[in-house]
Amino acid sequence: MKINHSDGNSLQKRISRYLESVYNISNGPNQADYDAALCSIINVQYVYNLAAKDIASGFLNGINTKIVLNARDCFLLGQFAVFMTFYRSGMQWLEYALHLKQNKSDVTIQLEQVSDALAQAKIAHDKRYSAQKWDNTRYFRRRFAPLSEPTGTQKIHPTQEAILRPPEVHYITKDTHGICQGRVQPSPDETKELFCCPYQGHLRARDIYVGEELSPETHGVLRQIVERISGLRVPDSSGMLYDLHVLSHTAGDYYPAHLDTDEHPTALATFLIYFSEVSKGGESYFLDANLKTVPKKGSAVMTYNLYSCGQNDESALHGFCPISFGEKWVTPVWIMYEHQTHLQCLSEPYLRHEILVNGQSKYKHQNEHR
Ligand SMILES: O=C(O)CCC(=O)C(=O)O
Ligand SMILES: [Fe+2]
Repeated sequence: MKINHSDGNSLQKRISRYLESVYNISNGPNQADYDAALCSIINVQYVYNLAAKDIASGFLNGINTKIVLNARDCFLLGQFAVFMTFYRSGMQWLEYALHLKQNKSDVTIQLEQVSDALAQAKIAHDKRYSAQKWDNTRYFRRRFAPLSEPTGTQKIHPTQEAILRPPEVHYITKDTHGICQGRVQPSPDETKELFCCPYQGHLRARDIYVGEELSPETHGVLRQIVERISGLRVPDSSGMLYDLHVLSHTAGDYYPAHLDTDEHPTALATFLIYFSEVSKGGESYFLDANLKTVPKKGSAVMTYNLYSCGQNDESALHGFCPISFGEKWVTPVWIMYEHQTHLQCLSEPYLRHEILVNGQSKYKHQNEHR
């Protein structure tokens, strides 16, 4: 898909007008803005495992921001991290604030304030971790317990169910941070299940409305592209169950792992269209495939969320890594089960959909579960 940028200027003006209307910053930044910024920095630090001293010296995940933080900034970040119960990160920030005070004679904050906060952070940390090692597996097991089958699907015979139910998936062992940091890569077997499909379509930049419903013409173009590539049906804007929107995300934003079927239970597949590149971070990640996809303007990624019998496919678990620099513009298209009257509903559990690309069968999934 190609985006024609001849209308870039008017789009830019529209985006600015929209941002001004949403983020009325004439009286800002206010406390909520500061808190959101602190929260973003702590999250980015946590997921990418960054050292407080590097961020404070202006290095954020490999990018030189040229913004150097003073002792007071580090103190505020430390206090906020402790408030978020990220004690180790909080202690790092407070220790660095102390370092700036003692070694760089930074006068932006009182020494006692920093050392008191550090002592309190240490107490809170020890209290939290000294008692019994925290067992979070219970939380995750509940969070990712296999979802109940959607009503209306065929009842599976118990013995068949015992054989066919996939082995319990322990998402706790899935390393989101490792994927976001680029340490965890898909194995050759996982890679075999992925493929790219080039497609030339046209979408004019002026068609893209920001944060609003897409115009019927843009909707029509997107619909055509998605249908042509996937062989799945997207109704025209009047028949859509969910409006198409362009979403914008900025530094610090991220999306924790989720299944789209949590919110849209009959979203058979998701087609995610990227309208921008992100300077750093913001990749969509797919836990089961140990994969992250880098947003590229004019490209898209598609996953199935349901097996062909209508059951949830939990391997569709995904989210996006924190954006450490830049912006992300994206439109998710949820392809609903009820619109796919041309598809055969196969009653066999855990059978995946045949994947069609430009009308051609790419490969047929075996009835197996890794
Ligand atoms: O923007 C992304 O990479 C993921 C968005 C997403 O998962 C969603 O909108 O459901
Ligand atoms: Fe999603």
